[in-house]
Amino acid sequence: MADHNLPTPEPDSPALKNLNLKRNYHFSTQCVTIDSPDAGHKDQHGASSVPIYQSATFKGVGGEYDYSRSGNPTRTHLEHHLAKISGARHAFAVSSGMAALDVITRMLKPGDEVVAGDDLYGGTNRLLTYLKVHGGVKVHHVDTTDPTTLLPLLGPGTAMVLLESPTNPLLKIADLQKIAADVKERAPQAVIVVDNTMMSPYLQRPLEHGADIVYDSATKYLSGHHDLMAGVIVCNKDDLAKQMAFVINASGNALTPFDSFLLLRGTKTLAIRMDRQQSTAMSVASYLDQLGFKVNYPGLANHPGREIHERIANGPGAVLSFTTGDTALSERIVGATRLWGISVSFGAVNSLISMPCVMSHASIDPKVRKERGLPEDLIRLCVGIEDPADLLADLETALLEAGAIKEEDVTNGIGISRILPGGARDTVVSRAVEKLKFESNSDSLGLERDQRRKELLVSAPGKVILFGEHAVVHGVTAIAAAVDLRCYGHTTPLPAGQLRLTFPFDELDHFDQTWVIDKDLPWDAVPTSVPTPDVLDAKLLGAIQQSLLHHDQNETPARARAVSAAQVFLYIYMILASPENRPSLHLTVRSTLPLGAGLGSSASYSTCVASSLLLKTGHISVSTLSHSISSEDAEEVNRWAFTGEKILHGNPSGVDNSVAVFGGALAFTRSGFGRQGGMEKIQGFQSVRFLLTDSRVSRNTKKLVEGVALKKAQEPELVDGVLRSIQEISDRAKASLADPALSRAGLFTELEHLIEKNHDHLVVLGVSHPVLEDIRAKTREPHGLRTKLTGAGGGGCAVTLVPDAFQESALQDVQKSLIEAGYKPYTTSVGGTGLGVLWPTESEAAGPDSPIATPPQTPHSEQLPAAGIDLKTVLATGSDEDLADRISRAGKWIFV
Ligand SMILES: N[C@@H](CCSC[C@H](N)C(=O)O)C(=O)O
Repeated sequence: MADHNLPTPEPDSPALKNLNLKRNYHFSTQCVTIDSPDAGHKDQHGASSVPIYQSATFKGVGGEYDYSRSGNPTRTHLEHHLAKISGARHAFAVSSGMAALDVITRMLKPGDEVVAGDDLYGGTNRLLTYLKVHGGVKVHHVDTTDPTTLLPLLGPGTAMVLLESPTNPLLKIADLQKIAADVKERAPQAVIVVDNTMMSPYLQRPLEHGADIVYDSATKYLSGHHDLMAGVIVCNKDDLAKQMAFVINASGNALTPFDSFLLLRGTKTLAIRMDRQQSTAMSVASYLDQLGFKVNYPGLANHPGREIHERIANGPGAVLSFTTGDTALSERIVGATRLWGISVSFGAVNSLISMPCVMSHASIDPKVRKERGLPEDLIRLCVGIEDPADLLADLETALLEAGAIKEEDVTNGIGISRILPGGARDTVVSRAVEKLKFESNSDSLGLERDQRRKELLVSAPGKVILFGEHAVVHGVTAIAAAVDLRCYGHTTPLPAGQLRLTFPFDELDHFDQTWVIDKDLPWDAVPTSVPTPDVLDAKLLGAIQQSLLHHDQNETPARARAVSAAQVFLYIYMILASPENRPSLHLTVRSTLPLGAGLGSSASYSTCVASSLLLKTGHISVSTLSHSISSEDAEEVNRWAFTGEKILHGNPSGVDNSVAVFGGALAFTRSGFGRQGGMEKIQGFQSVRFLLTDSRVSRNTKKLVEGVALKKAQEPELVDGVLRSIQEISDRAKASLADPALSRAGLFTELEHLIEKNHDHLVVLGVSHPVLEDIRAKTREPHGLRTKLTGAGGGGCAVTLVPDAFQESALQDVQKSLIEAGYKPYTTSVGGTGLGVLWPTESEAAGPDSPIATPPQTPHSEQLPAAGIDLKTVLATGSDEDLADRISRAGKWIFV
């Protein structure tokens, strides 16, 4: 050892005298409690954060501080704090982790022998190689996972044993206790040094296991934010401390005041950061492990050093590494991540991904890397504090994009499988986000949860047509918007071979029927070439009607409606199912929309049926990763919802199902009338209030539509003129709503005028009804509101424009008079979300933090699954008024 007994100031870090007292607090408490090194000293202004003494020099002679290289009050606070949380007598803060090792290795002299690991940080390897080449130091690299490999090298010449555990980057574990005992027995003069950067003093304190000196790159966990470089050295032995203090002062690598301040601040959150990072690292490691990757992480049950690690450390940490079997594939994975930053280093709050062989360990000769078993395809993950689901999702997306894994049957909650070299696939595991939830629950709940995973809840809105109803059937543009009344479809698995449909409410006669799939359904009628949604197969529809539903003309209207709705369900099921894939399921449907009132209840129902069955038969899927339903899948739902509409209404335009699927507000034009069909989103409706009034007079949409068609055939000139005028109304409404130059008052005047005009045309088409005229009159006088029928007319609903300036009290008066007349008014917002899927639907245990109260009103709103919500019971019970609210608590909604 070199002689450091040269003139020098006292060590910057005074020995921590009352160590035992300090250690009475738990670690996280110690982290935030920064005491003065001098127990009696108080900051002159009572600063609660240690001030930055940004001063190179200090006045006077013989005082505690003279020059910041030798000592600085901010650094002294830091070093005192570091000693405390490390359970050490001395601590030193220097300019980097490598500076710390440099200080330590300056104790070596030519001829000394160092025993170090064969898997170790590249920078450490570089410094040791330098000392070997230029300092005459002999360095031995051994496999430190096996303490016996050190034994032959321990002797009188051994000056230092340098260990990492876990090692960087292969996360190998060295039995620090055992090795320290061996060194003390065989080479008592040797200094046992441990690089504790991976663990930080929170998870591991090697001084307690016999180490003489422990150092950390404080750039990592101790500071936690990658905003400074620092190294920390701790030890208990006064003589070692003295030597290191000399080197630090003599070479001038002590930490600056500002970085000392930052590091002191970072240490306050060490425990809480590490807890979060470690917990997510465990999920990430398990996820990769289950996919079949070779994962290095001491938290995994299959890690060979796990038992030793658990004995010497308090947790596995937040760094892991894995191999893919293919360097190019690893490069693609690293390059495909978005949330994981490609960077060296670890320990910061943000997650990083790297390939050690070309980054942190690039300084090790490739030949040496190979000899020491450092795989070129190794990926190192350093987990941060981001939301675990986002991190997993990002990693999964990268694995998918890179071609490391493959999507499997997402619909049944299965997920993904690893693609093995040669294209073979490994075990299929659940997708990342679902998996994360699974891991956070106990095994005893596994079965029940597995059942819940197969649940599905979908929801679609009704609509209000503002302009263009009936005319839309004949190619005129209709302006329609989603309302905030919705239909809900809840699917649960059934024992094999059964199919069940339930409408648990009066308006559909509490319909509840179960079919034995292979026996009761008329499979013979399913055409061999599967019909597209655009073409109704009359034979199949007839077979369903005749053989199963026993449609009785004398049935109540509620029963008849239910039977028609059941036809939609069976028709779509039988076409989408295949002989190999006939899912056993139970669909329960509940609607808060008044049925047969022109508010699109049948389209929202058809949308729920179509989306449930398309999902359950695997024709479409929902991405929990991108939290989206693809536009192609939404179009597919729309096509099958239109099929449902056709079964229920004969010749629908398609506007209702389009709004039910896409939500918002649309200008919809049917194709095939010499005009280009299509949908155009319109902005603006959300800010306009409407009053919807259900006349409670039910009517038959199909008959009303047929009636207009008949009138058109009989009086073509009259009807064509009306249709042309309605087209102008829709065009003007669309333009006005999108016109930023139009004043708000101007917009209302225009809409009021168009409402009047459109209603008059509907009267000419013969689809109004005395009750609708009565509602118009009641809203017009004395309130001056403008109302038109909406939907098919002949009863059903009226829609009233409520200008901004209209007083709330006056609106209540209007509603009161309508209720007194036997009508049912609803104030509504329009233009909200379209088809929504609650996915995945597994319920989780109740937690005080469950953000369960926000209803799914905004597109892409996200809520965590809520506690123990029995969706079946929610759908079957309770009032319409609070159904939406109760259902909104059931989980995370993904909207089109
Ligand atoms: N270019 C640097 C690389 C630093 S790696 C930092 C860290 N210890 C890690 O393991 O990522 C160098 O050559 O030192």
